[in-house]
Amino acid sequence: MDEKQFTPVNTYEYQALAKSKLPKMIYDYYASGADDQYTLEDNMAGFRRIRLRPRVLVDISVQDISTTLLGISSSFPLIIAPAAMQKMAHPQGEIAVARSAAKNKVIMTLSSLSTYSLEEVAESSPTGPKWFQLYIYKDRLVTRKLVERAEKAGYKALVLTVDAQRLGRREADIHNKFTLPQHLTFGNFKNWTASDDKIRTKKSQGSGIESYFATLMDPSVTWKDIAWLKTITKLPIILKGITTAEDAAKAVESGVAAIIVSNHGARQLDGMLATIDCVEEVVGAVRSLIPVFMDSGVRRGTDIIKALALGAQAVCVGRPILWGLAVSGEDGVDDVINLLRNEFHLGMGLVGCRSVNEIHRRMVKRQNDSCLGVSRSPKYDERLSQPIARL
Ligand SMILES: Cc1cc2nc3c(=O)[nH]c(=O)nc-3n(C[C@H](O)[C@H](O)[C@H](O)COP(=O)(O)O)c2cc1C
Ligand SMILES: CCCCCCC(=O)C(=O)O
Repeated sequence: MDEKQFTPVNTYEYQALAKSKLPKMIYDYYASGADDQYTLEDNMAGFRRIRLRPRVLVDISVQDISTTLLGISSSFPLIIAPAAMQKMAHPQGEIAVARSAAKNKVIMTLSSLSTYSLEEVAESSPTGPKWFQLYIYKDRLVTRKLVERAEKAGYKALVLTVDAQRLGRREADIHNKFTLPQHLTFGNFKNWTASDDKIRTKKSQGSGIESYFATLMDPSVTWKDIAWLKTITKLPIILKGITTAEDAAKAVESGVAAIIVSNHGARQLDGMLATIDCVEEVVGAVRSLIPVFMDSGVRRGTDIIKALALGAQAVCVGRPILWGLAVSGEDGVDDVINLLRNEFHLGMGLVGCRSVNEIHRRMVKRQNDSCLGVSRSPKYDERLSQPIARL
């Protein structure tokens, strides 16, 4: 079948199509997880271990799937996760994603390692609410300046990533000697010493991002730095990468505005639990004091229902947005968001919920692998090869 006639109908098919379009080095950087990628597969398998318990004979002729997240209204409980270097997927990169997010009334989180500057992204879509993701640099002035610029440009919250003191070991990036393509730069660092050159200098030795990260980011960051960050900003701080009750309790104590339960899309510590398996523990420790969001492995609208049933207020989505971007820019991102929104809308109706508030714990049941008939999900790569074969 001609590629042009193939219209993806789910996020897995978007991934397959993106794989067929992107250069291998770039696809592998976006797709891969750390080490053996056990957690990468488990992030999705975790959702399949949880099954839905629908209630029937509920009038669902009128449904409202909208919600409010840290005071921002959202068309449904989905947030775009930060992902670095989006111009590698499409020339419009982060600007296409921001425009789509604004149009579709969902929050976009911009990575500090974006290929457009945070000001360019803010100006491209002034009506869309945005959060800004932050790493803490060894040079605190770099972090401070980014925070000041994000505030000035109108970003509504800072998402501090706390699961990347060092970058995870992604073996595909090492094999591919991953590097930012020559024609691209890091948009936020054009005039700074933290220049994009650093990602290119060690190219011959392996993954350029590993050395870039190790040179610039501070591995000594602790809870003290959250207190410091609070002194330099009035924006709400969201911690991304909390997966345990112990750290969730500390996060609440530290006065942050929200938590994202995340394992960074399995790109950091392989062998961790799937994030969906961490949500209830974290929600329990937070005791409704601050909102809990989650990411990693969300690929279906019903995954969003499962996350909400376990206590999350919304999910963040990473790779599926990149697949939409790679396939057809802003239109592709629109389509991925719409697919997830429509699946969520249908799923909510079929479990018997008229509004997001009606999704509750009794709507899901955790299954042991042994109860599922198939003990493992179909292999990740086998799923991906299906739509490719149909092209
Ligand atoms: C290509 C790529 C780049 C990413 N870049 C960042 C980043 O710059 N900052 C960050 O905090 N997380 C980053 N992440 C992690 C995502 O924000 C998110 O946690 C993860 O993608 C969620 O998992 P999912 O891709 O399965 O939805 C990145 C993820 C991917 C796939
Ligand atoms: C070149 C800088 C490293 C980008 C790291 C972004 C990230 O978090 C990822 O998972 O990749």
